[in-house]
Amino acid sequence: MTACGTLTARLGDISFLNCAPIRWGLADSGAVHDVDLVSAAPERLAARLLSGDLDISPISLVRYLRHADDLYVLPGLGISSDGPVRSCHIVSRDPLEDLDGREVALSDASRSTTLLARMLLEDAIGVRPVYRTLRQDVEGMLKTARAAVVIGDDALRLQADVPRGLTVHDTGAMWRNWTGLPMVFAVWAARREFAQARPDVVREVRAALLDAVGRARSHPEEVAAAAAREARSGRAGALGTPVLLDYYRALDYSLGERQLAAIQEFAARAAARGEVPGPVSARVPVHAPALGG
Ligand SMILES: C=C(O[C@@H]1C=C(C(=O)O)C=C[C@H]1O)C(=O)O
Repeated sequence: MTACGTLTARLGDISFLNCAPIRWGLADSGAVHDVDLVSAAPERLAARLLSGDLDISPISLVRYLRHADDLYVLPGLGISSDGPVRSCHIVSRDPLEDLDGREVALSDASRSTTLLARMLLEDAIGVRPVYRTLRQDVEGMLKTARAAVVIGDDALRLQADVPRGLTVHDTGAMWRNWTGLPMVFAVWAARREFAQARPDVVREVRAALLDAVGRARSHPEEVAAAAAREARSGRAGALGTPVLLDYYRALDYSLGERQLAAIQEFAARAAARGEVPGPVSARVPVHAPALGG
């Protein structure tokens, strides 16, 4: 990044391992010193972005679709998987077909995966569970519920070491089997006001993020090793380099035609359920307009 030193932006950073490659890339280029990086769980970041407390941040797809009028999506950046994602799951004690009328706990940390899981259970599997939103804590959630929808490091750890009596259903894989499409869990967005007032900053930050993704892609071993160190120092438990290498092979930070088509499909299904406002076409970033100025 060239000029960001004088153009500081408050940039959100998902404090999960899913964004460790971005952190690694921003540190590798030095761009991390040009932004005010705020690390937090996705829902906290979304609240801060929408309240004007952050300028640019990753935001769950569902939150974006609900607030598209106030946001500008940074072209070419997202968090998706074309098949298994490894960190967004329905963790169940029972076969999913048996969850009709039973309690399914939804993590309060997620908006995209929880809605995706409800679509999958109701429309793909054909069951009508009773949902309860709870703080993300798998053990606690499964005290009363038969299944739990969880994301992030907790979910990644679960699939790396599945506890006895539980089955992990990867929602990225389920969505892909159902629709043939990748699942876009999150995008990067700027507040529209900010993007209009400071298109130069948004362009610089976008370039820095794309550069960070590219750097991380060229150094998979180093990124996975750095993330493994992060995992040991955080709540993520023992996630080693091989697991994380696999994880970052599954995660895709691009936002191309295929991902945009996937957003369109997810948004249409979400709108049909009344979960996001229509018309969907106005909310989906179908093209990648360059910011003026
Ligand atoms: C892949 C992930 O993507 C995400 C899933 C989100 C959601 O379900 O709402 C939100 C932001 C991302 O962190 C993950 O959290 O594991």
